[in-house]
Amino acid sequence: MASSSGYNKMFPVSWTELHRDARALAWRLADLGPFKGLVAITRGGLVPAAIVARELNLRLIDTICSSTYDRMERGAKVELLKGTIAEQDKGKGWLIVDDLVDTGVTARAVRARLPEAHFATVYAKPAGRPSVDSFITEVSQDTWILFPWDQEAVMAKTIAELKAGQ
Ligand SMILES: O=P(O)(O)OC[C@H]1O[C@H](OP(=O)(O)OP(=O)(O)O)[C@H](O)[C@@H]1O
Ligand SMILES: Nc1nc2[nH]cnc2c(=O)[nH]1
Ligand SMILES: [Mg+2]
Repeated sequence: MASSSGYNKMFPVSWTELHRDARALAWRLADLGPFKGLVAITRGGLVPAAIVARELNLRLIDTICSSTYDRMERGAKVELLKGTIAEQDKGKGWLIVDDLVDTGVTARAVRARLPEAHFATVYAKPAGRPSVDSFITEVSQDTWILFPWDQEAVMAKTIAELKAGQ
């Protein structure tokens, strides 16, 4: 099934799976600190950032506010709407957390401001991998990661309906 957005597969993630994967990321980061604080990339980075901050006992938390996608459509450019106090020292000693890296454009824009920070995401796609320092799970480039906050319960189609193209 080809899609105009270029995403042909869905990778749904439940709250439980996200919690488990963000915790696994925190374990991976635990020996890479100590970190002065954490910068969450809004909005997707907010939930994983809360989990990682709890596990690493980080209390100094700031945001860098970005907007790249509108639903599944990538915008022409990354908009950085708000910077962070971590820019004062180029991010040295800071941990950046986002939910995922896809093409890497968001990560590269943030890294340009915080070149010395450690950049961590829960999920990564191949094109974005070189732009992050740590991640947990890789998914293919044509997969859309469907987060729990973007899901709602609906009645599933039967196999018969799917086969009939309904
Ligand atoms: O590697 P890229 O191709 O740049 O894509 C990754 C970024 O896209 C999404 O954010 P988005 O701009 O959709 O905003 P959101 O976090 O508010 O969902 C996601 O949360 C990452 O921040
Ligand atoms: N939720 C979500 N946001 C994205 N932004 C860029 N790629 C993705 C993705 O696979 N899932
Ligand atoms: Mg985001």
